[in-house]
Amino acid sequence: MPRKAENQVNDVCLPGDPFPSIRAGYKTNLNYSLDAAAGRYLVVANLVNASEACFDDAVSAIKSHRAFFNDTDISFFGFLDAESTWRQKAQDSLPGIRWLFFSRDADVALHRIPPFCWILVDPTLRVLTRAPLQFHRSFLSSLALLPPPAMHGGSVIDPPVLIVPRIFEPDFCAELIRHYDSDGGQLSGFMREVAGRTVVQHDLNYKRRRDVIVGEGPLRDATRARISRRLAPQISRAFQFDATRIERYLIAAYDGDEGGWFRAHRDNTTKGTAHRKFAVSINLNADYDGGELRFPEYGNRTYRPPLGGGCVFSCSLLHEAISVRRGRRYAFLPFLYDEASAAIRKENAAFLGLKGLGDIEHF
Ligand SMILES: O=C(O)CCC(=O)C(=O)O
Ligand SMILES: [Fe+2]
Repeated sequence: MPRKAENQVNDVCLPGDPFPSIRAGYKTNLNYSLDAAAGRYLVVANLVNASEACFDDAVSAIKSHRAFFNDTDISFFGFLDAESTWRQKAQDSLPGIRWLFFSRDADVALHRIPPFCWILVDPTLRVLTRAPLQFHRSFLSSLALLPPPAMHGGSVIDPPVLIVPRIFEPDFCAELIRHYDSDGGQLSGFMREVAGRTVVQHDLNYKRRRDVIVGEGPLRDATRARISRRLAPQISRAFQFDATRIERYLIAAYDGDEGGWFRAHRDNTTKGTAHRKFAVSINLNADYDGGELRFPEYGNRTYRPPLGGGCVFSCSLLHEAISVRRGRRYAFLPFLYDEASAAIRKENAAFLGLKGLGDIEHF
């Protein structure tokens, strides 16, 4: 029988809908965001409030289709009650099978995820199909028919990124590299939300890079002038966004000797970074191998802007800098935002576990 139209409107997990953005406890990260798992198909089962028998059935169904869950094509995420007495039975099996735990005061989005069914989510985190748990055989065996993740739309879908050549002249790139080399660079971290505050964390498995911040003075002014004159108008044309502010005058180096990389992440997921709109990667040299940018929600295509050129993308896209295999990749990596996001930044400054607002300036 067809579902009533009003039910369909209230049901937010229908095929085509975005899968709700949720956070839950994971063993390595108490504030794990499922959004970070984009880039492959996800099979999700919300078993919060399920009986132990229902959980056992789901686990044995998953086990009998174990080979599908390899973290490259498909991952399974089961949601459970953090308080359930049998939670120790829910064991991860990597690659591919993970359990997330929700406490009673759980993430408000959890109620938007229909319970006791299998939900298949595409690599861009939109619902593809769903089926009641008891239909495990037909649901799980149909995973064999899925095209490779990059082809989920029937053809390759390129990410909405903009490559802008000739922002920095070759001589200016060389000057920035000299500035970097005279300093040497500090191992850099990444932002995480811990107990309501945005703090810097370090994990070499996640990020291997050394950075130099260009302090106030003529060199910083010269980077800002070029971005404002040459890059901002291109962003305005492509995205109708007027970037008026810049955060981070940062020169980064990824070293091939240590396989420098920055694993898949989004740049605006904490309160302290929510104001960021566009990320920019301006390559300062070309004598290295590897080190391309990749956008896992949009397949395997990689991007390498030319020397002095930039790759511009929305801070909410999942992206990674893949490992440098030879040489050293130098890049200038600012974030751009506008006046409306400057107000958000001011409001959120209280949540920053940093010393202050940092190196922020108007164009
Ligand atoms: O290496 C790059 O081009 C990207 C760096 C990046 O994603 C970041 O610093 O947030
Ligand atoms: Fe980033």
